[in-house]
Amino acid sequence: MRITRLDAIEVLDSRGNPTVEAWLQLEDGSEGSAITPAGASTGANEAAELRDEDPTRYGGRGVQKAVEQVRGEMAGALVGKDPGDQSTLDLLLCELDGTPNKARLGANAILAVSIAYARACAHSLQVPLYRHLGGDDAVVLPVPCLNVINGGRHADNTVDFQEYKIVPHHATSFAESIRMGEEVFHALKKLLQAHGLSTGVGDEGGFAPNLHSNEQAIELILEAITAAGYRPGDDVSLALDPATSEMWHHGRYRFFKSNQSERTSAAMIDLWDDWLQRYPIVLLEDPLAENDWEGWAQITQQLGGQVELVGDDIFCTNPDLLQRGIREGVANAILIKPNQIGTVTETMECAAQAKAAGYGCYVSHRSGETEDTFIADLAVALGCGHIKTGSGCRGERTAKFNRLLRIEHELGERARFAGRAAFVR
Ligand SMILES: O=C(O)[C@@H](CO)OP(=O)(O)O
Ligand SMILES: [Mg+2]
Repeated sequence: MRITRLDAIEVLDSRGNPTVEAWLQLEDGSEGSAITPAGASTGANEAAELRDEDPTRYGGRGVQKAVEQVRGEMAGALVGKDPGDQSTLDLLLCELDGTPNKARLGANAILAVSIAYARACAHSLQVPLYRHLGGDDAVVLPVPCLNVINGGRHADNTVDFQEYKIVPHHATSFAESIRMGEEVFHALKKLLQAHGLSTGVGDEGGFAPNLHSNEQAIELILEAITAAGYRPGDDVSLALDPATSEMWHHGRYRFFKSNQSERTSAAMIDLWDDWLQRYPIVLLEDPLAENDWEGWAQITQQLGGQVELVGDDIFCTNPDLLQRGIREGVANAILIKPNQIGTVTETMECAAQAKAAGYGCYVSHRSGETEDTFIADLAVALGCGHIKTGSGCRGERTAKFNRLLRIEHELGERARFAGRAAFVR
């Protein structure tokens, strides 16, 4: 099926920053479009976004150059061609770019085209996107990990750690799990109000109050779980992404937002060890920084048998970095963010490599999101069993939950909810 049209425009993400939307049409008239998200706490080794650097537009964050790359060079190379399949299209895009990190055409432009092609092909074949990508066995709905308290770089408050998430795993379906998660979210809102704390939300839709300690966030959430009628640890557990690369400062971890104190890598591991003993935490993402490979090997050895340790910044959805991690005994799971690597094929290959090595795969949104629901289909296609896509109160986050609700409904009797078993331990 030949590509007959490729176009792009500059649209907005949930932070009000510009991002790329691409459309693609095949010769049978099937169309697909996609919008690329953007991170704030980005890993140093992520594929490169192309931004305009024109200070008179969006403070230098415009994406008109990236849009031009789609309309110009990419359209020139692809329109009239039949790539045949997703991996050939993605390889063509990588070769056309010619850089190791997609800096010339821009990973933001390349990913939008890659996903738009996947959608157009799914339409052409008249199959849902998750089935087009994952085949007939793509029937497992992920446990949603709802980010209910935001800190770090995602909120202007006193909380050092970026994400405190609830994990409603003791459910029979995704729909039930989301209901449990939302009930806890609403209970938490009441609790914050009762304490006179702010219920304004951060970038990912979690509350962003000023708290007197990083532990207070956990204690409030545990209270909310109980208030909603659930048992912490049995029905609803906790997951954290402290995003500690943002705290890494001259080889130590600095608590920039609370009290300016510092910890060594070993002292950070002690902190997590202590929290694991005190709280029902099933997943720790980026407990240490992307440059702290030694610390990561140490924490994996020490705590990897009792909790899922997810590498986000340290791996950047990059197969080479993942291979190093596997060799050095770093982490037992990987975060999967398509825009960290830049094409659908490379994203899925990275997940396949992780699975083959016994690592868990945890599909993720970015803090700057849009109404695009690709990651919902991706999570089902990969059968990875858990997803993080914010809390349940902002449209760009609920769009993914709603897509998963529709997928579960569409699968009917064939749908399976992943539950607690999805988490590595
Ligand atoms: O650190 C993360 O995992 C993400 C998403 O939650 O944040 P950002 O998109 O800002 O990198
Ligand atoms: Mg992260």
